[in-house]
Amino acid sequence: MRRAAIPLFALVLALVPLIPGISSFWITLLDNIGLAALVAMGLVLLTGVGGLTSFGQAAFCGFAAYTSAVLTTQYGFNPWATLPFALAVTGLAAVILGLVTVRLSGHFLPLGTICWGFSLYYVFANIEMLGRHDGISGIPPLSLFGYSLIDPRAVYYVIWAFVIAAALITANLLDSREGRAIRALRGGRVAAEAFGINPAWVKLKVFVYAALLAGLSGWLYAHVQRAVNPTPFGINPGIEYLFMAVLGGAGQVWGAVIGAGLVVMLKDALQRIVPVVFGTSFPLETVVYGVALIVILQVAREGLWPRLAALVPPAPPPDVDLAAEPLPVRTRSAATPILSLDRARKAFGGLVAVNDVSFAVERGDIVALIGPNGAGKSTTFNLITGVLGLTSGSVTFAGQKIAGIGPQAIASLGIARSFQHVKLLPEMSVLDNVALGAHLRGSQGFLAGLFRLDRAEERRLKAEAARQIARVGLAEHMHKPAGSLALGQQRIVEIARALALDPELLLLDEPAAGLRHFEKTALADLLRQLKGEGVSVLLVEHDMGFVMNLTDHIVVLDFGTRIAEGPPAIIKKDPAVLAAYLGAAE
Ligand SMILES: Nc1ncnc2c1ncn2[C@@H]1O[C@H](COP(=O)(O)OP(=O)(O)OP(=O)(O)O)[C@@H](O)[C@H]1O
Repeated sequence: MRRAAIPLFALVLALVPLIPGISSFWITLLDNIGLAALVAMGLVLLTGVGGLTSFGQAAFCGFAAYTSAVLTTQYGFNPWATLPFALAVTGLAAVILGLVTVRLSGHFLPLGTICWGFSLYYVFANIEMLGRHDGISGIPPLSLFGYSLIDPRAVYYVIWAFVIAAALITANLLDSREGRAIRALRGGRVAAEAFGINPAWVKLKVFVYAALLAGLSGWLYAHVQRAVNPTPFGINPGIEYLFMAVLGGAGQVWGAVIGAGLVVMLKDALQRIVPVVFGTSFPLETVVYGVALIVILQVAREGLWPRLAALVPPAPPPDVDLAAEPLPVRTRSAATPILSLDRARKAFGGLVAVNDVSFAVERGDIVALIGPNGAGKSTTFNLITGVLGLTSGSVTFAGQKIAGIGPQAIASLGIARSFQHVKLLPEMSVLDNVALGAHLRGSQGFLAGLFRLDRAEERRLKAEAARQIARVGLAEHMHKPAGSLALGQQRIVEIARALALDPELLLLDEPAAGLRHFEKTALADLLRQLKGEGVSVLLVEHDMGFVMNLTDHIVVLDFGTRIAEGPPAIIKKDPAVLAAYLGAAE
């Protein structure tokens, strides 16, 4: 939803309870939708954007709800005063569970959330202080200026004020440096780390944020229902919340509201209508409910929000303020060679992929690493960038040994790379993808993103991204989703992203693959220009014409071993190279 439409949405919501004749039934339903939307919104960020599936969010509602229930009924706290405690307990639980869970990958992550989703239900149900299965009743309602919010119509305004506030700050977050880092989680660890993002840390933050939204919902729930028991905090509601996020459109903040509305209303309608129509005591509504959800998912795989959003004209592309103050640039190291490998070795079990390889890249040179398929070129890149650890030997960059310091630290020293298999976020705009490259040149974090205190820096990051996109000749595609570009162009976007890091050394893995002749010429011109600016380039490339015309120095690998190195004119004639590589190609 566009920002301008939010006040209108809020106004409509504010007027709903004033509709003549609207019954408390509908207001209660809307209250329940608002409560569920808060939890689903956390899942939009966690699952839809970050790709971390959680079935256990309902448990976080439980932490907050029980905290407030205990503090109000047993210690006489005012309900509002319990909110910080409820969120603190939820946040602490999320940090502990997050530290364990977000390390899991693939199927293990959702399985992990199911495990604690189940166990926490039984924990809540067996603690004496929490009233075991019966729970805690007699929880006081919220009150405002001495006016009790016991009526669903009164608490309705509080619930939806929280929903709108949560949607606004969540949308802010998505449109920030930290938001791009969260999106980058979907692109895999290697690409995120190559630009200085710490995936484990980002995952933990988004996990805690999603839990806090669930906690907010749980706290409100306790004071709306004025009784808590373990049932709403178990695994079944957890699955339902995930459904809401997915049905609404898992990557869309407002999709959470649509998804929550749909699921809550569908469930309620079926519970009332199916037994009357079919006159059976068998809970047929559960079956119909399941079938309805499957049908919706079949019809709208991306969720409902994108379908609704498509009905209105697309928002104009965001402005890029090219006059924004440029980001600080790196002080270039005087060290030469800028990079050297000394007997670098990588063995995968019995296979030696890189066999005691030594070579150097002089400052400001364009060096090519060539060799037949499987020669060990990409593995060498991965050793330099810290994606893989060395079996033995060393890598020195700008006079500093970099083996073992990790990909993020290596990126921060000024090594940027592109990938043999493009690793862009296809649904994110070219501009945002490239801005990710400048991640380390910004510093605004999660809170600044939530509350929009990062605008000045964001303008600078976006301006830098736009400049690099223009530099590689893709300015007209800046606002398109990266995945909509031809594969060759996507490789060029990766180069722009690498340039946004302000690198000293650029590692390009097959940059010319998929490019047309004039695009290759433009790329070669760009690389020469970078060389002129003192940027060193190491590239892997199979296009020999491109390599021979562009590079200062060539290193040839075969079966992991360096078989030759020297200037192009010499390499062209080297008998070992001709036999191993060029000969093989012929
Ligand atoms: N993670 C891994 N585990 C085991 N073997 C690997 C791994 N990565 C690469 N290899 C093997 O190491 C050797 C070198 O692979 P590498 O991808 O570095 O070659 P390359 O020169 O980049 O080839 P290409 O031009 O085909 O990309 C190959 O035999 C490959 O199968």
